[in-house]
Amino acid sequence: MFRVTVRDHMMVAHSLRGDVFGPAQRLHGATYVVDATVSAEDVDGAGIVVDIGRLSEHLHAVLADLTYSNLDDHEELAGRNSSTEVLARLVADRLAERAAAGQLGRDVADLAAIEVTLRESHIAWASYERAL
Ligand SMILES: Nc1nc2c(c(=O)[nH]1)N=C([C@H](O)[C@H](O)COP(=O)(O)OP(=O)(O)OP(=O)(O)O)CN2
Repeated sequence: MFRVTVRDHMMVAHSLRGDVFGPAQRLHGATYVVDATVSAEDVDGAGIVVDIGRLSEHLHAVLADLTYSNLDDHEELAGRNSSTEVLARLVADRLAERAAAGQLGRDVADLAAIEVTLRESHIAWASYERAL
C-alpha cells in the first residue's frame, strides 16, 4: 500500500463534558497539528497517490471552516464532545466527501483509505481511518 501525508494545523475553542475530563470541562483553547494520509494500492501514471499540493489545499480548506471558532457552537458537533477522536473523524469525513467528488484529482475508486491524526500535544494524539 502507498501512502501520502500532508500536515496543517487549526486553533479552536471548546469545552468537554463529562467527569472523565478535568479542567478541560471549562472553555479553553486548543491547537491541533493535523495530518491527513491518503492511501492507494497503486500509484497513478505520474507515480503518485494524489498530488501533495492538492491534498494540502483541501486539508487547509476543511480546517479553515473550524479554526478560530468555538466548537461548542458548531452544528455538526451539537450534543457531542469535540474530543480529539471526534474531530479527527469530522476532518476525515469532509476530506472523504471531497475525494468522492474527484477533487483530489484521482478517481476515488483508485484510492483505498484516508486517515486523519490530530495531535493535541507532543505526547498525545488520536486518529480516525475510513475507507474511500
Ligand atoms: N481520548 C481522549 N482523551 C482526552 C481528550 C481527548 O480528546 N480524547 N481530551 C482531553 C483534554 O482535551 C485535555 O487533553 C486534558 O483535559 P483534562 O482531562 O481536563 O486535563 P487533565 O488531564 O490535566 O486533568 P484530569 O483531571 O487529570 O483529567 C483529555 N482526555
